[in-house]
Amino acid sequence: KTVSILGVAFSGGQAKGGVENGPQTLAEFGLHQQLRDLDWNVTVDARCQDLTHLQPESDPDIGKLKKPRYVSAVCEYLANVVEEHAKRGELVLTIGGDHSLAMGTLGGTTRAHPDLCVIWVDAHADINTPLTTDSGNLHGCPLAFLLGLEGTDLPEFSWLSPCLTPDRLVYIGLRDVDQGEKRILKQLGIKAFSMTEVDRYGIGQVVEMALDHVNPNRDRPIHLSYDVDGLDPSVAPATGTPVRGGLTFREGHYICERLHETGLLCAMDVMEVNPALAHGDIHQLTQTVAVGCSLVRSALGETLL
Ligand SMILES: N[C@@H](CCCCC(O)O)C(=O)O
Ligand SMILES: [Mn+2]
Ligand SMILES: [Mn+2]
Ligand SMILES: [Mn+2]
Repeated sequence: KTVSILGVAFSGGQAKGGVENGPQTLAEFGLHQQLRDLDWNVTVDARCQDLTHLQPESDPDIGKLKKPRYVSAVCEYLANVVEEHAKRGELVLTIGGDHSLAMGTLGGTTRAHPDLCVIWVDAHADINTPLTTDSGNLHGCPLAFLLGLEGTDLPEFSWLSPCLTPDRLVYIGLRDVDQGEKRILKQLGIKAFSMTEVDRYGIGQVVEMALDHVNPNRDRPIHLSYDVDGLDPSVAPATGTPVRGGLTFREGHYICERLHETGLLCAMDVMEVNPALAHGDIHQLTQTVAVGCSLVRSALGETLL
């Protein structure tokens, strides 16, 4: 079994510098060897490491959207690389980088696995459209583009055709959803297990219900898109948009352990690790990097016993 690791040093979907160093820090922490120790054949594809050459000379806002052409170019390139690895039957592990990259990862995996389902672990819904976004940060919008929602048919994103349907998406960990996003979730009937449901039912039940919703016969490939801010800031402090009241260390890992057990994982994204936001506290930095690596290990088969 082969896992291809794509480090994407990219921060264009949001405004805080440092998230582009996510891939480097997880690699330096020893992630690649850790996966080899779990009997994975690890290939590291460096083609996405530094895509700054894709940044256009000028990239004026489109409406409120910031750096739209840069984000689009990076995601288009990433989608092609992800598609290549996914079509070889490899598990594609993308280390970000901000969550706008999911337009690239899911853009690529859906070409290889058109019947896949998505488990999105995040404090945020990341489903703002160009019309609903307030920040203009594209890391808050990837799912709107992947679902082809109103206003996302921009010529600058013409390479990305809608590749996801609402019934194939389920959230775990939501607790900071914008008004416009709440309307979209309701209108589209998208299943979301917020932190309220996690507390009400417990993470074990939540993951079963999530799988029952998007993968009732347990026969669809699963793309796990993990924003580390889904975890509580006490667990993963070095991230750009922390929100209190998140998943515990164990809840965060249980999701990965359970998804490994399905044997259906085809891709995992680990997004929004920002080493620069450790507030100069080396413990906060290593804590966040360490949890990123351990989430991956759990999703790739590491067990407690
Ligand atoms: N919903 C906010 C925050 C998005 C956070 C993106 C990522 O960290 O999940 C926005 O649209 O700017
Ligand atoms: Mn988030
Ligand atoms: Mn709890
Ligand atoms: Mn996110």
